[in-house]
Amino acid sequence: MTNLKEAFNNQNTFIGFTVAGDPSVEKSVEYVVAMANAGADIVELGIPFSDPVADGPVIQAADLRAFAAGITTDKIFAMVATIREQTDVPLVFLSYANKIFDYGYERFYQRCEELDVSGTVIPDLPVEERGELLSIAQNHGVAVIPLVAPTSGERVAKIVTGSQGFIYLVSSLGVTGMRDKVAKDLSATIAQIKAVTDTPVAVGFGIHTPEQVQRMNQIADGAIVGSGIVKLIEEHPDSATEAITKYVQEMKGLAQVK
Ligand SMILES: O=P(O)(O)OC[C@@H](O)[C@@H](O)c1c[nH]c2ccccc12
Repeated sequence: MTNLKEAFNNQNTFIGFTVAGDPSVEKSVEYVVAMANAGADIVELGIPFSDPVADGPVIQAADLRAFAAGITTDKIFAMVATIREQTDVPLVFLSYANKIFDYGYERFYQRCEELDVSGTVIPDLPVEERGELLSIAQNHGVAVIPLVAPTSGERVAKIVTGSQGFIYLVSSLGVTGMRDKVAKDLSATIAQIKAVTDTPVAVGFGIHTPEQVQRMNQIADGAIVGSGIVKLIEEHPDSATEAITKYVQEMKGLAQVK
């Protein structure tokens, strides 16, 4: 888990998301490694789900591609083992609660620990119901990354108290996907979080340009990009490595946007 905190010491902290197994296990491994090599500070790996209520069309389509190729949670862990032979980039899973529950909390977090998966983001896990999962994850040294929205209001303190790894600040309401404008003013919510914890805050939802990534690094501690990357896989399922590499380098400010 310490490696998550360290990832935020970098300049322009960038977290890249992709759906595990999209469009195949082999290609997905290649794309995660490409992100890491291009400078992503953390890679967030989505576990496909049949009913991804928080996801927009781009990620929904990626889930379907992964399912069509036969992805399962066991195959995802095997995939992570292969990734681990090629990079030690910090990894976190994005998973709906059901997938972890079905696999078994203990078995799931045991595998995460073995494969050096640093954290889990669970968008549909209410604070009131996270107790059991949280204690099992903590026993295995895996962070449960809380999600805060600009509408969390008075609940912010409760959500982020004792948080580990980082805090996922959802920039705006609705589902994942690229937007021209990201959020209204997030500064009040960020101040609320910072009043309670020094755990880094990364902003996600709708971010897809280097300017937005820089801006989020000014007002918070990092930026998360999902649909912008997944879209490249949609466009070139079997040959997205180059496009992903260039995209991540641009987001990190390591390459010029044409
Ligand atoms: O796709 P976007 O708008 O760039 O948002 C990040 C996002 O993809 C990733 O973090 C994510 C994918 N599925 C989610 C579900 C809930 C919260 C977050 C996510």
